[in-house]
Formats: sequence, structure tokens, C-alpha cells
Amino acid sequence: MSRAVLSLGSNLGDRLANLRIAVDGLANALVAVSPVYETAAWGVTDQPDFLNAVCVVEDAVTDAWGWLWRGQALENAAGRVREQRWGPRTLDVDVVVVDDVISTEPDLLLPHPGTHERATVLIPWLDIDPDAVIPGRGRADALLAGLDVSGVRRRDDLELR
Ligand SMILES: Nc1ncnc2c1ncn2[C@@H]1O[C@H](COP(=O)(O)OP(=O)(O)OP(=O)(O)O)[C@@H](O)[C@H]1O
Ligand SMILES: Nc1nc2c(c(=O)[nH]1)N=C(CO)CN2
Repeated sequence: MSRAVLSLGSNLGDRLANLRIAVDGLANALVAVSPVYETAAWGVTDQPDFLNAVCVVEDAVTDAWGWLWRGQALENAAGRVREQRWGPRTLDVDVVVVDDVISTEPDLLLPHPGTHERATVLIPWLDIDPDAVIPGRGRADALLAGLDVSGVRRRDDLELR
């Protein structure tokens, strides 16, 4: 049994449909799905805005690696091709945390290393888990308080389920 937080992002093609591929594919494990946010790209900033969301999932048999593989299968289902780091993509599924697991394995870093500085993850995560904690980093609300949130805009006109 494990509970995980997954972040979803898309900035290519039909962005909402791509996020729905992920949510539909996780349906049997879904505990909560956040609102959708329109977000200015960080990293490589010269690319289209993203839609971002976060979901909490739980499953009796899926472990941390299992969430990574399920995420990668969903990226493939959305037609993702491996390209530039931080570049545009039809669907990105990152494993943000799995319970209180810490992993330094490069193929599965937990907690996901960028999380504490990404308002695009922390804001939707806090919507569905106001007491969210990043193991080794602290409370998500306290981390978010130090970040620029100006590029993150909630899209109440878009729903994932
Ligand atoms: N927690 C994690 N969640 C998803 N992928 C991870 C994680 N930790 C390591 N990886 C590895 O990251 C690689 C995928 O990276 P990807 O191309 O999606 O990076 P990115 O989305 O461009 O950047 P970032 O990881 O900073 O968001 C895969 O090889 C995967 O095994
Ligand atoms: N706003 C935003 N920017 C990004 C995102 C993302 O999900 N949202 N993902 C990236 C690659 O992981 C690179 N840049």
C-alpha cells in the first residue's frame, strides 16, 4: 500500500485532453484531483504556457517505482516524445512524493527535487492537501510563502473530473 502525489503538466497539443489521459488512467487509484492552473513556463521560459494539476493516488500494490512506471506509461499514451530538458511536452507526470520515502536513485529521486521551489506544484497540491509536507523540506505552505506566484493562474473553467 502506498499513497503518492503526482504532478501533471502539459503545454503541447490539447493540453486539457492530455491531463485527462493521466487522470482517467489513474481512475482506480485516485484520492483527489486539484483544480487546473494555467502557468507561465519556468526553466526554458520561451515556450507556451502549461496547464498544471496535482493528484493524490493510493493503491494496495503500487510502490514508488510503480508510480513512476505508471506515469511514464501515461506520458507515452499522450504521445510524448523524449526531447529537450524542461522543453515543451504533451504530458509530464512527475512523482512528487510517495509516503515519506527518500530516494537518491537518479531514475527515481524522492521527493522530486524541484518540488520545494515550484509554485506550479505546491499551489495545486495545497488545494487538495492543506497540510502537505515535503519530507526533508517541511510544510508546503511555508515553502510556497517564499516563492513568486505571479505566473500561476487558476482556471476554474477547466475541470479534470
Ligand atoms: N520523482 C521523479 N518523478 C519522475 N521522474 C523522475 C523522478 N526522479 C527521477 N526521474 C527521472 O527523470 C527522468 C524524466 O525526466 P523528464 O524528462 O521528465 O524531466 P523534466 O520533466 O524535463 O525535468 P524535471 O524532472 O526537473 O521536472 C526519467 O528518467 C525519470 O526516471
Ligand atoms: N509552468 C511550468 N513550467 C514548466 C513545467 C511545468 O509543469 N509547468 N515543466 C517543465 C518540465 O518539467 C518545464 N517548465
